[in-house]
Amino acid sequence: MDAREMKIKAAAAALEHVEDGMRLGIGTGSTAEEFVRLLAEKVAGGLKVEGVPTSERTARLCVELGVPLKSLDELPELDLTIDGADEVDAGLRLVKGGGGALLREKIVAAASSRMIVIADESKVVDVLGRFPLPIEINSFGQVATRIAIEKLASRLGLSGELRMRMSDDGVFATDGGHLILDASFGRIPDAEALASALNTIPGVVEHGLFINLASLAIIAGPAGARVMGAKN
Ligand SMILES: O=C(CO)[C@H](O)[C@H](O)COP(=O)(O)O
Repeated sequence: MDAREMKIKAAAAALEHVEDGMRLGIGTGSTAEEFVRLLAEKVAGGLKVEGVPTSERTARLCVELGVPLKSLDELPELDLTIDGADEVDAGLRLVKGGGGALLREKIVAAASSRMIVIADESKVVDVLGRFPLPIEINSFGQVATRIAIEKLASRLGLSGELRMRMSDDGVFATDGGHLILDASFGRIPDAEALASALNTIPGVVEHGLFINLASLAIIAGPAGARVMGAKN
C-alpha cells in the first residue's frame, strides 16, 4: 500500500463517523483532501451535510466537488471535525500546520464537539518535535516576536532554528495574512508547557500544538487502519 492509499484508508474509516445532517469541520492537507473526495461521493449519493472549511484551499476543493459549505459564523457549533496532522503522540497531542492552516484548523476544531485525526503511520511519534513546529506570527514586530520565542524556548531548555516559511512567491502568508516560523526544537518533552508559554507572546497568533482537541486518531498502515485513544 503506498502513502496515498494509506491516506485514503484513514479517510474512508473517518467517513464512517459522518452521519446525515452533521455540521462538519473539514481539514486541510493531502489526507484531508482524500476525505473531501470520499465525502463528495457520499454527498452526490444523497448524504446531507454542511461543511466549514479550514482553509481557502479546502474550500476550493469542496466547491469544485460539490460539498456544501458554510462559514464558521453561520455554523459556529460543529458536530465533528476531520483533519490531518503532521505528528500525533499517544496522548493525541498533535503538531499541525504543515499546510499553513493551523489557525483556522484550531478555531474550527475548538468549535467542534469531536475532532477525528486522519493520518498514516509515519505521523505517529513517541515524543512530539520531529516535525518543525509551525508558529504563526503577526508581521508587525516579527523580529521582536522571534527574539521572544527564542528566549522562551531557551528558558524551557529547547533550542533550535526558527526558519521563516517561504513559498515560490517569497515569504509564505497564511489565509489570515500572517507569517509562519517553523521551529526545529527537536523533542518537545512538555508540549503543554511550550503551548502555554507561546500563548503569552503577543506577536504569536497561534501555534501548531493541538492539545486536548483530538478525540480519536485513525492511523492507516500497510495492514489497514487502527484507532488511537478516545477522549469522548
Ligand atoms: O496541519 C495541516 C495543514 O495546516 C495538515 O493537516 C498537516 O500538514 C498534514 O497534512 P498532510 O495530510 O498533507 O500530511
